[in-house]
Amino acid sequence: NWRKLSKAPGPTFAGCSDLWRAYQQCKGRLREKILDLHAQHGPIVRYGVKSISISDPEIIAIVYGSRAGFVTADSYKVLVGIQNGKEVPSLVSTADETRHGALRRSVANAFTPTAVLDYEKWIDATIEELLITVSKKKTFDLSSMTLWYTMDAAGRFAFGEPLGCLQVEGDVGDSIQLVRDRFNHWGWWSSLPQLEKLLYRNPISIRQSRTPSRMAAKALAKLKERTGESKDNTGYTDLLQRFLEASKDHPQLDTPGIIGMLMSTISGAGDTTASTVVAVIFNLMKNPESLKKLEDELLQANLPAIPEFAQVSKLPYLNAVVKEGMRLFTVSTWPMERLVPAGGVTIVGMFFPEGTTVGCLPLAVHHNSKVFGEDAHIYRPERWLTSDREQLRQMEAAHMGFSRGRRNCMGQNIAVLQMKKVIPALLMKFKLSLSDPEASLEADYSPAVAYLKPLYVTSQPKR
Ligand code: HEM
Repeated sequence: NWRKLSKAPGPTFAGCSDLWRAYQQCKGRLREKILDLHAQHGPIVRYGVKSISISDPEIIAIVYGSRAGFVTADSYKVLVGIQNGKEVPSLVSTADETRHGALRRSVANAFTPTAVLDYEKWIDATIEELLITVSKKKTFDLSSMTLWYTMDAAGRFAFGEPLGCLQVEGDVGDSIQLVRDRFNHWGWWSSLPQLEKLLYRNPISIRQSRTPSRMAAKALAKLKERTGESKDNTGYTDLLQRFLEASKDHPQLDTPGIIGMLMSTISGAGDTTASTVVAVIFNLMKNPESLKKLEDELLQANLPAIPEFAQVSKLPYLNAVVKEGMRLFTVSTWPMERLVPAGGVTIVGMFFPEGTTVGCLPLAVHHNSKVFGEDAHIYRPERWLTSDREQLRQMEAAHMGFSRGRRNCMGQNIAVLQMKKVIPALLMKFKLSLSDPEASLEADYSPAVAYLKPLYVTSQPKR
């Protein structure tokens, strides 16, 4: 492997042993190292024995596009859950493309742009609670507050009940912690899946009993309420209801299937949406002229305190600040890895044999100056408004915030709906400013999904 891939530049030790990437990931530095390697060596770099990161957008159509064959790499295996002594791959962790496709199709109707409008009332109820909670504060940690909001919203649109995080201003029943435990495990062991298997999936460990999380227990109770004898399953507009309807045609959506899918959804919705919302607001606080433009746009739109999605979905400047925020802050902490299929593949002029792990780190693609311009590294939402048609097309195609292709973010319509409602709601009601004007947006990049560190803001009511 070392010789076959030695034409791809990278640290010598990274080409000899995956301990290098494991060490960097555990320290939360792999993402930064890969960005530095791209800045030094160009679009192809090596960060592991078989692992290649490509920052040229050409990779997107080849590896993540509809062409079959590029299955998820071994780093996803460490996410496979264990239930009753058996490995049970989830939507994200299954490498079996047929199973993945069937699972996605079974619930796809619940995530369409039209379907997600049904969940808007759940988002509204949670935004209302968020605004009340924030109005009691002068200074608060925006990172935690937003995470409590996204977790409560997820509980509501998943099974019609908040987890209760905003109410207690903290984690409830370790729901957040348990999700994070899984993302930590995924991040820390992603580079050494064989060792992870030996330690956690041996005949003794695999039999250890695992109690279901409080969140899973709550979801199960809701499911039983709606399918049990006193069957009360009318009038619900949440994912659980959609999944129950879909289960009539899709046998894989049995009780564990539905609960598994709900847990995948809630896990995927919390830290991702929270850190993106905070990143967008952080950039606005750091760039007052940009904040002013957005405030003017919101004022002109004459919106209620909690705007309807239909009123904000097409606001051009809001759209631009969300896109730009997501371009400069991405949740993935290492490349989204895929295995090169039989016959190998040539990307950006270099041939990679079967079995090589190729992938792109979204942030590295987002810094590509050929696509985003010479100022790709700076915050400039206007690039989404003033670029010519062709450049805009290229920028849209290279935006990897929600990934691309068959395994792109299934909840992106929900995420966009939430972001375009909660960001205006907060900015219209409060004047938010950084408690420390010099503060930067810091995160722990060692888990699979970046977790923001506390970001203290001062808030003053506006209306
Ligand atoms: C701004 C917020 C969000 C961002 C940036 C984001 C980002 C991503 C990314 C990059 C992936 C691909 C991961 C990979 O291939 O390794 C993904 C997958 C996924 N996301 Fe999101 N996500 C967000 C919000 C949500 C929400 C709100 C939900 C649920 C309602 C959700 C559910 C999922 C699911 C289920 C997958 C797995 C899809 C599959 O493997 O087929 N995400 N997300």
